[in-house]
Amino acid sequence: MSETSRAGAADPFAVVDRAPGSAKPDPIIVADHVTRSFGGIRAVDVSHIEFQRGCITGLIGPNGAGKTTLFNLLTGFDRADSGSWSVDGVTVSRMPAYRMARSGVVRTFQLTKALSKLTVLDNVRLGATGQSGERMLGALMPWMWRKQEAEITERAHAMLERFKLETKANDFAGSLSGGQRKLLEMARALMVDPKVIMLDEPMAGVNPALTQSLLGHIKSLGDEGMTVVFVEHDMDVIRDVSDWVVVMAQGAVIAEGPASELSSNSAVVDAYLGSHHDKALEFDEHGNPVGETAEMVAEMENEISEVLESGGDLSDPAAVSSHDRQEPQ
Ligand SMILES: Nc1ncnc2c1ncn2[C@@H]1O[C@H](COP(=O)(O)OP(=O)(O)OP(=O)(O)O)[C@@H](O)[C@H]1O
Repeated sequence: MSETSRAGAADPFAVVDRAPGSAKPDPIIVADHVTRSFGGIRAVDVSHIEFQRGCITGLIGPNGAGKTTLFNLLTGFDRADSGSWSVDGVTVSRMPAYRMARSGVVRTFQLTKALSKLTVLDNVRLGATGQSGERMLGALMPWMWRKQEAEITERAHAMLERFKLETKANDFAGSLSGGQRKLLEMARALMVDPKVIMLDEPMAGVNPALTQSLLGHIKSLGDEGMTVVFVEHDMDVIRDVSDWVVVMAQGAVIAEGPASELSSNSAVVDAYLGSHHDKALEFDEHGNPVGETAEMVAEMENEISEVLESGGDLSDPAAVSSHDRQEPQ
């Protein structure tokens, strides 16, 4: 999305700083000072982040960078140690997941959570908001409940049509392939008619036959104006789908920008190839690398570009470079 947005309007990111935590013209989620530690590990330490409404944001970073933990916090599946965040200007920090869903923010999981002993249709129906709360009401007014049930079932069938799972409606979810379960998760998440959908590695474990279909569904969500945030390691996918990319490392946001600009971002290079810095680095008085350091930076940038161009996986620094890495002396 270089010059125009999905809806054909001017690119909302044209004026956005290529910097961590940069302000967006129309943010739907804004988070401040979000931290979460596990024992001595600071898994998330994000001072500020904004997600632009109606756009597809890719979240990347090396393994253990804190991407999944940030998803868990923002969607109410884990509790932050500190911090606050809002959706559409309404503070939602510390809401449990079901209330986050009602506030319009839903997520899918890296490892799918379909209930394998329930049918595909029932899994999707379960995604509908308010089911459990309204059951009590339903016990008092069964005719109202039945009406709601019928509506939910109708919507669930429509969702299964959309994701081409209708023929599987009465099969157990446990019989679906990995890719079909990812589709089922998306269908279920969409039952609450969310404003924001957060997808944690939607392509992981999906066979090539379904990859294009999943990609198409993600793009369609963006085209329909939904805000999509997704974690992905495959740079081909990131480049193909994302309007904007946020890079995390060691719990923090270290870079933001369009996918095309990331390979020349030194913070990103650093994050993925940190062990190069076991060497003594030399800089001139303006902070520019000189001598061997300059050569090393140029080499690293080439390596990153090569990996990006070949659609490689940047989650594993070893995949990027092996010949020039030194163990600490
Ligand atoms: N429940 C937990 N208990 C202990 N440590 C955890 C827990 N969840 C995450 N961590 C740690 O927090 C850090 C961030 O993990 P997280 O899964 O958020 O990273 P990630 O960027 O999603 O990684 P990946 O790309 O491998 O999925 C890691 O060091 C991880 O080991």
